[in-house]
Amino acid sequence: MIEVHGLSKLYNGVAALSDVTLSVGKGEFVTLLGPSGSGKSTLLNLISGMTTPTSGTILINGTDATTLPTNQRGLGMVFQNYALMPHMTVFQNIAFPLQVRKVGKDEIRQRVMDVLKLIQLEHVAARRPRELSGGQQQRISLARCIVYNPPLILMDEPLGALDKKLREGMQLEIKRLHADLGVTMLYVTHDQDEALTMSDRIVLMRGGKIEQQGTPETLYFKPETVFSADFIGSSNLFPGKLVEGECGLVLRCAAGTFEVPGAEGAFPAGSTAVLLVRPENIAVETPGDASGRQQIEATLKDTVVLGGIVRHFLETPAGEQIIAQELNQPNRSRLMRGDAVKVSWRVADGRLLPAERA
Ligand SMILES: Nc1ncnc2c1ncn2[C@@H]1O[C@H](COP(=O)(O)OP(=O)(O)OP(=O)(O)O)[C@@H](O)[C@H]1O
Repeated sequence: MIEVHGLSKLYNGVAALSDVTLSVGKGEFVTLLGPSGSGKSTLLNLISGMTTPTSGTILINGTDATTLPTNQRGLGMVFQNYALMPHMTVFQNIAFPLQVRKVGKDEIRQRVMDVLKLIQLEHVAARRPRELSGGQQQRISLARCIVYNPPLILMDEPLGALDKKLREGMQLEIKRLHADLGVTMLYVTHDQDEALTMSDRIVLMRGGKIEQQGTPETLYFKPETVFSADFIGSSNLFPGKLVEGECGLVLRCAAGTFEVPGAEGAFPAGSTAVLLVRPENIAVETPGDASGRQQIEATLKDTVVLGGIVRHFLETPAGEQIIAQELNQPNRSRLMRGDAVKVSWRVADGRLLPAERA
């Protein structure tokens, strides 16, 4: 549906986007994720035609769209500010794109009522936007986009203005609409949870380039860089140097010398690297069978209960911070702040990453 090749955008000689190549398949839900200023909106605006590229090409549905005006690209757009017309009713707002396309009156009535039903807001058809909640307004702007059946929908932080609960409800609603309509979605967010919830594929951006792309599972379980590991989910990162141990390479870090999985090959002895261990893989107090585990001493600094999850914040004697996470169970042992504990993880649950580029 979208093929972007070598796309760059310079503003006053500074690259907002650098040589990005990306394809999005028909019916896919792809999310552009990244910190503020990483180029997500620039890439979306180039695809929508609201900005022109400095170099590179954009194909949409097989047609070269690089210089096509927005209204000829066959796409719909939804933004954070709902951009509804305040003097028109909900019905008139949704009907508007159909009137512009010269659709007949009876068909307009039918299609508007169909989408209102789809988003479960038939009862507000006669109201004006100011008489609706933020969540309802966002659903109407979504309805105004899907009513003319664009094969591709671009969304830029559409849920940014909503509170957490509404946002989570809308995430599921957008997902449901995507599945029901079979439309291709390109979605921008800086919220990793939103990206993990909604996407078939996440494109993680950094400094105007694609850092890594893949399914939510791939980005979470197989990050390729420290940046990816740090941006998606929370992580324990131990930087160190690889040295020869008794049975292969080990990582010498401030917190200790750790066995690492699969260090040979990609990481030669003498190189610097970072060991990633996710908090849910770190146990406070080693389970009975300690074989295959890496264990270190630490002091408990704090424990936070987040409903069904418990997070422990710990510190090693070298001053490194460690986060461990477990399920909140009634019979879990209660630890006190200041307790000296042993934390451990299965060597196989560690992931060795290249040291971060300067
Ligand atoms: N019209 C513009 N003129 C000059 N610089 C711009 C313009 N638009 C964007 N930039 C710069 O390009 C870079 C990428 O911006 P972009 O808006 O694409 O980032 P983003 O990832 O969408 O960020 P956010 O999450 O904050 O919206 C930033 O450094 C920004 O300052």
